[in-house]
Amino acid sequence: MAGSSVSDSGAERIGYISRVQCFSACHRLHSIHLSDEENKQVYGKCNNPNGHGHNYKVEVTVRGKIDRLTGMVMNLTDLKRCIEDVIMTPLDHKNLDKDVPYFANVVSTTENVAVYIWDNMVKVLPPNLLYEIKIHETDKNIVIYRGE
Ligand SMILES: Nc1nc2c(c(=O)[nH]1)N=C([C@H](O)[C@H](O)COP(=O)(O)OP(=O)(O)OP(=O)(O)O)CN2
Ligand SMILES: [Zn+2]
Repeated sequence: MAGSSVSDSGAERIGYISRVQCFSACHRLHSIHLSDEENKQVYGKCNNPNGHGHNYKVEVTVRGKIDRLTGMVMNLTDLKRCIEDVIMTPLDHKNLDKDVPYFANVVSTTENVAVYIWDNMVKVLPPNLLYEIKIHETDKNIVIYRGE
């Protein structure tokens, strides 16, 4: 029908939107729950006391209704502010193990970095919007966490 469009059908549309953010940090993989020997065995070169650094790339994805009036799941400018507060301020150019209290007794694997970001992102986003945290620790190592 002339003048109508798919979006007039009345069906609710669900969209996924993502924003990418890079940050740099150093860390050492070392668990306080393991002996020094076990740490060396489990984490190998990543247990070196001198630590090492990464340029992490984080993809934050939210899922929700595409608002009919605004055309948005949420304003990406608001998501950008949340990312600044949750990722950049606490993590960028930091030693994860020494500068971020959360990692004092939680080993700073990328899985746990993803959980840290998830747990803090849900506090600042509207309810039930956060869908996924994906972290590229290196070009080859990628971790996904969906709050499960
Ligand atoms: N399950 C996990 N395994 C490992 C993690 C992790 O966070 N979760 N992290 C590391 C290290 O931090 C390490 O820096 C990654 O090492 P590596 O795989 O050697 O890094 P590259 O992708 O750069 O490897 P190359 O194949 O040498 O290019 C280890 N494991
Ligand atoms: Zn590492």
